[in-house]
Amino acid sequence: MSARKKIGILGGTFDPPHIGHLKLASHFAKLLQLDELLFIPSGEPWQKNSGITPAPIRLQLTEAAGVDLARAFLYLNIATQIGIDHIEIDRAGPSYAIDTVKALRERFGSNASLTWLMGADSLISLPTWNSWEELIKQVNFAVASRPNHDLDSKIPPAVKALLAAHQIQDPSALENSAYGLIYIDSKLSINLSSTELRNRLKSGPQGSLGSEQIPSHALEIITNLGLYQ
Ligand SMILES: Nc1ncnc2c1ncn2[C@@H]1O[C@H](COP(=O)(O)OP(=O)(O)OP(=O)(O)O)[C@@H](O)[C@H]1O
Ligand SMILES: O=C(O)c1ccc[n+]([C@@H]2O[C@H](COP(=O)([O-])O)[C@@H](O)[C@H]2O)c1
Repeated sequence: MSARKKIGILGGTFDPPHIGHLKLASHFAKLLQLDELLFIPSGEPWQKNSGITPAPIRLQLTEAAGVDLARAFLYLNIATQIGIDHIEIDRAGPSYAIDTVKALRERFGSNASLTWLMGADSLISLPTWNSWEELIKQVNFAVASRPNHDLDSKIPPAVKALLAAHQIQDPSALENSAYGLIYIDSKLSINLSSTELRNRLKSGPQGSLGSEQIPSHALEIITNLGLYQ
């Protein structure tokens, strides 16, 4: 067993959290044998349009989704601990990942393997993030394929250069590295997004969505509060 603690970080707007997020989380929890997986709802997702659901409600939805994921982990025999972290909600101002990863590095220490989990769309837009080139000095990245975000055709030159220096093919390398490695995984193809689900909740009857799209505890809150109507 490796002595290095393995922490996965899944940052997102989670407006709302959906099954794509949970499948991404389970896939990497299992593949990377994570000790802990932190969901970090963005406090002020500065790149999203206005009209985002207030952060305390997105936090509540993410906590509910965490309950569903914990149940799935129990069933699937995945030993990863799940945490929902409000670090970005507690911090004033735009939510920059660089501030978050620096704080997590302080919390977990220099030896911990910290891996930021993301979908292909996030890797494609990485050069738009604040101080993006500093991130790889704090964390690894594990990137999952996503429909309509083809890396071969959409990856910008700056990310290509980053991959040339940091990409590895064997995911087990991440557990021996505190930061600095990028693993791209092409096994997932989950055609779900928060945008599409918000649109469906707005235009159609809520009954048309089920636990195949939105984790059931989160869906219950959406229904009870009448969100996205
Ligand atoms: N279906 C999916 N497949 C792979 N990764 C995903 C999927 N959905 C979300 N992710 C990843 O999860 C992280 C958080 O995503 P986010 O909360 O923005 O959800 P989203 O569905 O992309 O939302 P929106 O439609 O509002 O942009 C991002 O890194 C994103 O790439
Ligand atoms: O650091 C940044 O400037 C930055 C810019 C865009 C997105 N992010 C982070 O990336 C994660 C996914 O973002 P999003 O917008 O796809 O929900 C979430 O944790 C955001 O805080 C971070």
